[in-house]
Amino acid sequence: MKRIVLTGGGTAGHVTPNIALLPRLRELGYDVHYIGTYDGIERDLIETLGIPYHGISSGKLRRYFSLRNFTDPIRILKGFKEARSLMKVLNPAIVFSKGGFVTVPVVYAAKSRKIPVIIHESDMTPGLANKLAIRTAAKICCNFPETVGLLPEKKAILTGSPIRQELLSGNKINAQNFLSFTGDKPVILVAGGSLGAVSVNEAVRSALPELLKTYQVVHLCGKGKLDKALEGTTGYAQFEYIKEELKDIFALADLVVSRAGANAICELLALRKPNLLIPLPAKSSRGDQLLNAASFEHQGFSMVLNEDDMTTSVLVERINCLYEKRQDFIQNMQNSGQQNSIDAIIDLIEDLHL
Ligand SMILES: CC(=O)N[C@H]1[C@@H](OP(=O)(O)OP(=O)(O)OC[C@H]2O[C@@H](n3ccc(=O)[nH]c3=O)[C@H](O)[C@@H]2O)O[C@H](CO)[C@@H](O)[C@@H]1O
Repeated sequence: MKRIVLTGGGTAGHVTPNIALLPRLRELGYDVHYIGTYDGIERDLIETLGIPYHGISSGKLRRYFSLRNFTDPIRILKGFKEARSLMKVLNPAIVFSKGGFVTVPVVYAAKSRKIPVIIHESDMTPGLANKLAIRTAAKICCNFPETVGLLPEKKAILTGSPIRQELLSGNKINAQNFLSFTGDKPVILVAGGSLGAVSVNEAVRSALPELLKTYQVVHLCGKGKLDKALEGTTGYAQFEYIKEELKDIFALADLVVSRAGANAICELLALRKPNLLIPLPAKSSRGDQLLNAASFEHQGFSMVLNEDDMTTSVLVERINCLYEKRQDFIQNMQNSGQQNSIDAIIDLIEDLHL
């Protein structure tokens, strides 16, 4: 049996594209194993799917000062030793890495055992972990045309980002029942990225009295970020993180207000959901979401609101404007020619180890 190791973690954006590949990999008879951290979000997301999960120790590669910069190298070395022995025991035909810090020891361990590695970069500019992984990779898949020129010529391939196909077959009525929503007001889905976003949460919650006059709001607010005071508010439902019900909620949503994480925005495009993006600012990231959002705005798929300009009234005004213009955005997204990333990546996997 062909064995493949998938790896990726830290945030859901480094896991859901791997999940999207699972049905095709299973169909093709792959024995799929996953390597992630002992306690990251990937463990919960993958174990519930019945995939053998192997935890390794991981440290964060920071570009800023932290006391943990002194202990994390030890963890990374431990992770590397663990990854090496896993590679020996599992002996996969191939490794597919979606990025995140945990993947660095995994791809180096694979390379040291001459196991081919494919890495995938969702953002316009490669993240630190993927930058370190480039030299181990036989092929590097990317999501934005702009990224190809930033990568070694012979390795880069534009594949897009794999999207979980079940998201395309949600059922509105199931979502209405699940959320206790009615059919008489449009629905806004607010998604602050897989970990939530405090500033988006606060802005949306302060705009709620105004928004709930016209819309119903379902809010994915991130772990530990529920607001107890809002429990039981008619037309408002909040969750830390949603799994199976996401497809139905997407089907119900008329508009989406979202961070500009690369996978989230590709899903919005695939689902033709008119969206207002509030990218993570450069002060708290390498600025990748600003680039993602600008690209989508330029292509006519999204409206963008910069966090620094976000007040309660501006947020409400932009949402109303998006609702009025929603058909234009849907039309632009229908004309996008977004490619089927799952097929492209599966072909690469098959080619590389045959
Ligand atoms: C803070 C941070 O580092 N953000 C990065 C992270 O974002 P993040 O992890 O938020 O990643 P994305 O927005 O790209 O993807 C989030 C994924 O989680 C799913 N989801 C989310 C909420 C929920 O309740 N249920 C659910 O299933 C979404 O459908 C999507 O598939 O990785 C992205 C891809 O490298 C980057 O572009 C982001 O800049």
